[in-house]
Amino acid sequence: MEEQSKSPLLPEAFLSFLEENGIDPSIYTASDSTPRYLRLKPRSEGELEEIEAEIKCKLEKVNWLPGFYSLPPDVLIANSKSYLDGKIYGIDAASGAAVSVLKISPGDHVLDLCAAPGAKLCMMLDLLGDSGSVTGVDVARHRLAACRTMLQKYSLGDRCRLFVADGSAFSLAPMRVDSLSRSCESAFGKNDEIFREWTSRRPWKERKRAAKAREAKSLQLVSSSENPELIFYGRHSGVVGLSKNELYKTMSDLEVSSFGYDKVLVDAECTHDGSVKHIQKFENWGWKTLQRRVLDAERTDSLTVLQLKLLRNGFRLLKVGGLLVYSTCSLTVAQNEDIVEQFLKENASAELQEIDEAKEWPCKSGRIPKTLRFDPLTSQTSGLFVARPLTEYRLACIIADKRGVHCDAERSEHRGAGKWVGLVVALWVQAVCGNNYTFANYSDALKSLMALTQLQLNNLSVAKDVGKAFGLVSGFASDCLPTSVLLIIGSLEGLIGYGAQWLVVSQRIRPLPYWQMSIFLCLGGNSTTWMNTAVLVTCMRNFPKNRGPVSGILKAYLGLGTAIFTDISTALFSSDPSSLLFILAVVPAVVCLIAALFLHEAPAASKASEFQQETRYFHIFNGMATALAVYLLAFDITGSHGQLLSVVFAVGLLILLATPLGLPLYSILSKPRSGSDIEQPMKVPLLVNQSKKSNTTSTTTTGVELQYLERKRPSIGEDHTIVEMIQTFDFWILFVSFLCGVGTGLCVMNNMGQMGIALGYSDVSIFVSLTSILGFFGRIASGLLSEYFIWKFGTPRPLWNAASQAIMAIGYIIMAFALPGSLYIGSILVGICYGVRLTITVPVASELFGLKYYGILYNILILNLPLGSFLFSGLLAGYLYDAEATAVAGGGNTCVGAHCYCLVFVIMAVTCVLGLGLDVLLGIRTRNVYVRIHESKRSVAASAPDSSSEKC
Ligand SMILES: C[S@@+](CC[C@H](N)C(=O)[O-])C[C@H]1O[C@@H](n2cnc3c(N)ncnc32)[C@H](O)[C@@H]1O
Repeated sequence: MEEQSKSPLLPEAFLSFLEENGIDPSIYTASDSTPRYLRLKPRSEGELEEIEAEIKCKLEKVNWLPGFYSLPPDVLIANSKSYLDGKIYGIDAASGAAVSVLKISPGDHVLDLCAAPGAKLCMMLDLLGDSGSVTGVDVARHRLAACRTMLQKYSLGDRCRLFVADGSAFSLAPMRVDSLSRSCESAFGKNDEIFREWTSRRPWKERKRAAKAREAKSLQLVSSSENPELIFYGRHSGVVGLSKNELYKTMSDLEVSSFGYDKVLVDAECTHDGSVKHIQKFENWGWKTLQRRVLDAERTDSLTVLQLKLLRNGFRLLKVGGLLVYSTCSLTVAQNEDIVEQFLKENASAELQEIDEAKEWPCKSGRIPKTLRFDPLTSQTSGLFVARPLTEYRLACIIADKRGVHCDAERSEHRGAGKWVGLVVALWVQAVCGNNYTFANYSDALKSLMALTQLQLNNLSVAKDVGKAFGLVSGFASDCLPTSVLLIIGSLEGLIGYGAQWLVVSQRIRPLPYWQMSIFLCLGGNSTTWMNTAVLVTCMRNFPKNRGPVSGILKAYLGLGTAIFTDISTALFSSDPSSLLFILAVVPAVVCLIAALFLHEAPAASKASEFQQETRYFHIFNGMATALAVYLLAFDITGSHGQLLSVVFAVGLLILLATPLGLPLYSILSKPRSGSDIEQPMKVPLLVNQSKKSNTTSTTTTGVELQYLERKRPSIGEDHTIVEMIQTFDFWILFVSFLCGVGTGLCVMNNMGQMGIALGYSDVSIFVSLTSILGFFGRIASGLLSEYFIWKFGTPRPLWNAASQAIMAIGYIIMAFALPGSLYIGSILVGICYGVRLTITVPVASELFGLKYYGILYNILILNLPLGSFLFSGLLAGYLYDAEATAVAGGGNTCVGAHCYCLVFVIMAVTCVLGLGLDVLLGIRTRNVYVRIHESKRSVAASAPDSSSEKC
């Protein structure tokens, strides 16, 4: 029921309290003339006349606050049909002003830290539209339950979560689609309890459990040490489909800067002395209680401590560039300006922002500039009319803008630089992973030392690739272990695997039995899966909006690695296989240990300008990598070099490898951006649809507890667990087409030594280098071009794989006929296409099946390397070559002539045509995913400050 306004006689103690705070007592006696306010539900404006007829009163538009109307204080509307139907809200205009300065726009993730009973929360949700989320937190369960009822009445809960929690300790992230929470178990999607759509209809067991829990909590308030209790979540709040672990994952301060809330309201608990209605109630409660409830210094002291804590925590959860509003319904300086002043002293990165729109508002400035005070006399704002009245005069309405100026800007610049240092060491790790493709450079030494047939030698090379089959272990570990541990494991394994081969080839030990040698080759192969996984997963997560370029540059260095090792070995050790094996064992171990120190997960770009800067940096990295590739190529095609020139070459190579470090160094040394050009964060995630979506209808509910159910199958483009992924047709298309491409490519690379001999070349190092270097260009170009074409036309990325298969087929046909120079043409085409295949498949897998369990998903696809190597190199080429070869004295066999590999090439060309068909099919099936990514990229570009200059 509404209460009639009264003009109380104020007690002496209260009058002196008002005087101390410089407050005019007449505000408490002038309330009879103070109007009431209501807000119309958006799109109800058309029904204004109807509403006026129902409440029998003309509503006056509040010109300074959209959607708000005033009405005389004595009009009763709580029983009107419009109110009961949820077309109007009772909310004071000053409260509305506090929300409006938050500038909520669609896509924002908003935190309301003292949310109950929820008048402002409802306004936030109305402003939010159909993207983003609002998280309401309140310590009082019963008040928050009322808030939930209000959400249901106004049908506003869809994007809302409500937590009973202490706002000064609350630490949960908003449910952003690109925030990555991981758990080893959930990758398999098995033992997760998954939040299903919220409903009050709970099983009997659960109701009993909830009742018990309530009984155990004799107090209605939660303590700060308790876990937040989720009492409501909407269909699109980001909760449906999550596991409990994922929901309750707290944010580190570093994560907050990117994944924190865009807007935070701290509508702090206070003495309510600014509420006329509240003060009037003391006429009934007895003025004596006013002393205890309002005037008591002790209460005020503990409140101010709480207010400061709430403000600190609200600010902590705000992302860089976000906005925070602090407001109270107290008139005292202690609870307003003093709190803000204290807070600003502690937080150099917080800055009060001018509230420009307030120039037109009926309010005064607070005691410190850029704060606002609404008081009844000035603003004519007044109390609410709902059953749970909380008349609020927002007396200090303060915006803190977490803008990254001064020290924060520098910190974020340095953090950004750290991410780029991480990328540079990742490039080095990828280059040393090239050790896995150098088998042809020392396979002859192994063959003769161990007296092997070609089939045995080929199977030894398969053993190296079988090591990659255990990449699943590293993929699984990547979801639980930090990047550094993965790198250390990889470095140790590589040291052992290649170290043993070095001992044999350098004849420091006698040749090991075949099976033992196979194990060491297997270890060497497996070591690269740890390195690859660590690097790829971390970098894809650090640069999720540049997946093509990141995959391109990483795979490009991987390709160059073979040439780097080969050329260094040629320049410094005259292609001595034992020296090559020594550096293959030691250098990767050292590089991985360095990377373990510098490569970590870091927040992804969250602003359009950061995204553009990322793209620029990738272009520069690509330029540097190209210079490196040209340098290696020049060394390869200039024939033999003297000792001095070789040493100069090696030094130049090291310098070129170190050059990318200049970019992060530059970003550290260059001046941080001024605070004035701060822009809003990007609103559009790269994969708009990677969040879970439910396809069932909503239920109107009033219950309290949660329910769990089996997670619904994600659609393509969303995060998949392993089980979910392997149940999709698209996965198998990608898997088989990948097998066709990499399997045949590996066959050529593994057999290059014998293919060269068959065609009359005694030294195949030029072909190995050509494959590697041209592969480099295939990787860089396909990463960039595929990204560009998605941005420009929404071209499905798998079509690039289709193109590579077509070219590969042509290359194999040319090699089958052994035309003059065919090995040159073949190694170039195979190099390029193998590079494209590797580079494109990495982002495709993440775009179709998500980044959440990417380590494992990637390693499942990578199973194709050993499988392809076994099928095409071990079986196909091995058998067909041995069938054509003749035995040589002392064991082994050899084959010279075009016929040795002719049939092998023909079969591989047919395989590539099959792969081509599969890739086209995948491109067609996934075109909608790429249209969405295309639209998202265009929106990001449009939101950038210099969007006039169109950039990918
Ligand atoms: C001024 S009211 C909020 C009004 C609300 N924003 C609205 O517009 O309806 C203050 C709220 O803070 C809550 N509160 C008090 N201490 C809290 C704490 N430590 N954490 C979270 N909420 C708290 C109270 O339960 C109360 O509901």
